[in-house]
Amino acid sequence: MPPLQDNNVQVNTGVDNVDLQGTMPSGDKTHTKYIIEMRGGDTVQVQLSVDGAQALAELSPRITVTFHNVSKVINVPAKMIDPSSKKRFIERKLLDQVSGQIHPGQIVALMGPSGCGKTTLLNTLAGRALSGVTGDIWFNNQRYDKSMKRKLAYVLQQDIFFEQLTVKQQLTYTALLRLPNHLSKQDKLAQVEQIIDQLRIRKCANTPIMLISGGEKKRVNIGTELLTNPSVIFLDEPTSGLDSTSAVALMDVLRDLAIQGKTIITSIHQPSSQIFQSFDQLILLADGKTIFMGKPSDALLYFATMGHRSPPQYNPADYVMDLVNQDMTIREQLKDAYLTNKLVGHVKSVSNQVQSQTSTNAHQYLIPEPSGHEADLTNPDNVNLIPTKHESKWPIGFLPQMMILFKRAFVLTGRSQFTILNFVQALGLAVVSGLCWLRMEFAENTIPDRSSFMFFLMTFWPLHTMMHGLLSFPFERVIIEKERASGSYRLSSYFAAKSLAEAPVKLVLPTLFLIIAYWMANINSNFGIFLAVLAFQLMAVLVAESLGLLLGAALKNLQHAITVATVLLMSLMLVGGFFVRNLPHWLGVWGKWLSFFKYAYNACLQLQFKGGQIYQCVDGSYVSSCRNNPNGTFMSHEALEFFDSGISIGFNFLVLFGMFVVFRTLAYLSLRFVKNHSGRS
Ligand SMILES: Nc1ncnc2c1ncn2[C@@H]1O[C@H](COP(=O)(O)OP(=O)(O)OP(=O)(O)O)[C@@H](O)[C@H]1O
Repeated sequence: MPPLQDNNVQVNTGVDNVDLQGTMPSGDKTHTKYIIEMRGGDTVQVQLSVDGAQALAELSPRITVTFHNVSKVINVPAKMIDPSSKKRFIERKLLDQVSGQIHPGQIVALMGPSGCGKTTLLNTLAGRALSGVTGDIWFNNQRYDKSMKRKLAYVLQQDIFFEQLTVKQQLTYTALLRLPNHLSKQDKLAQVEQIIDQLRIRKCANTPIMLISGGEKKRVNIGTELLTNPSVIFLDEPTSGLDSTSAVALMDVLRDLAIQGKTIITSIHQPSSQIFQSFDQLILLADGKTIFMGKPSDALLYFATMGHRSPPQYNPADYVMDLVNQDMTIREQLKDAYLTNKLVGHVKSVSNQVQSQTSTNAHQYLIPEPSGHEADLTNPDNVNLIPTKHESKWPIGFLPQMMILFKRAFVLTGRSQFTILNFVQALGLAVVSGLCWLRMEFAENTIPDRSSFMFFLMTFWPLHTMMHGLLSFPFERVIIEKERASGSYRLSSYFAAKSLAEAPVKLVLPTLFLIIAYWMANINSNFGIFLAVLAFQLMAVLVAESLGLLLGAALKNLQHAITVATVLLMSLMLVGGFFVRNLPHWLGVWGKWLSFFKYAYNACLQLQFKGGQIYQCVDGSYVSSCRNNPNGTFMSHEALEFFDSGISIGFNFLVLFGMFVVFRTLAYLSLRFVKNHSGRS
């Protein structure tokens, strides 16, 4: 990069048509305010360090995408197609020999009827869901490699975010996670500001995503992917659900990006004529095959050569879509015509002597397809798109990833769980419980009530937390999968961060509950015992949460997860011996080992009757030494003879801790290996 002068310097950013005009603020030699002028006349102000601007520019080499004879075949369960079929699977061709070439600075539209394979082609070109794919795909002169992920952005059709975050928070967390280590934090934040301006979302920057409009959400979705300054941008129906003004505004944003040298490929459903004409290239698909590839303005002329003339004053995009939505015969005719015309065009371009035998010159409206060896080997911008071995697969290390994800999880959990409603629930229930067990005397007849207090304590909060845990992954998973598909972070950092960030939030309310209910009920006046009961309660909460996370991660269907959780919990309570004292031996023997409620309850019972408290005898129903002396007293630990609490307090804790570790590990493994959806193309 040439040295910056005070004004109007041209900086080589590797990006066309963008002049970086710098003014160096006095006293600061490391940061420079740039006014970036776009071709359309818009200006964007950012404050990036000189090194930061260079590092960002280096992230984005110009890339030509070439694909040749790309096909995709999947095996579909035969019953899905023909219920009477005897076969297990039937082959289905989703893409059939599709070819094309897209250059930097171009916006290419993929159009066609619903189910024609637009998303499949986008996914395939973007290196996603590659099983069953044949053919060649090049990025400049290189074939797809996972490590190119960071240069390719994929904007999904659905706007998937943590909607409680504000627009700026969403972009900031993404920038901190996805921009590489050698950019300073200030530069990452400057990049966020730049994207906010570039996508014209400044006025909603501090609004939670759940409150912004559909068009703004779409721009945030695009902005999230643009933060890393990718070279190629794939968009799946970005205008769907937008009104025509928002759609045009969005296309303006895409045009700005194309002007910067990005290669843009977007599927689109029913564009207005203005948007339709603005594409540089149109690829029309039907049943996975190309039926037209050329300039949008040539599409009507091309179809007219086959006798399909658009009525005057008709939106060309509508006409084209009507045509490809016609019956099978017309679609087959269009597919065959494309095959013939592309051959004619190819032959003509190779040798002018060969004359077409077809009666039309339709081929002149088609863009010639690249031949198999036509990767962009001559592109002067060719740089190695695959990082060298010593470059990490991840933009930042495990610990920084974990810290950022920790902050995000903390903010999110805080917002969803530290609500007034949850506090009212905890405090209200604590007072009601305290009133029910109010100031129990230290007397023999309170032994069953003291036991039921512990039972309530060790079941209510664990059950409550388990249900929260159960819902956690089914909702977050789709966001995590999206973020991980773009190579944002390791699953292990996410999991560790989530576990650490959510624990304090999960533990505050049960602690508050216990502080109130325990002392109102007069359980045991020893403060050490109170702390030990609290530790067991919190341990039980963590074990239950882990079990909830495990079920939520292992079972793809939330309904199934809830059903399994209910059956499991009730069974664990029953076999734990809480309701039936004389369980059949064969059931009780293993049952008491499985029930995590049992361990926490057992330990707390022992704790409650510890400390040498003197109890008053009543009628000897529970304590044998009172039988002959109803007016006497007994030591609190004698109450335990009524219960089957054989295991020591320490051992109970160890088992609970072991269960916590096992359930958490299994939850992580399930999240890693059980996929949310069955690999839709
Ligand atoms: N994993 C899969 N199993 C079965 N069928 C699939 C799978 N993935 C894709 N398909 C089928 O492949 C065809 C192409 O799907 P694709 O999503 O690419 O279409 P599309 O053109 O993007 O459609 P739309 O415009 O409705 O989004 C559809 O008929 C779809 O049902």
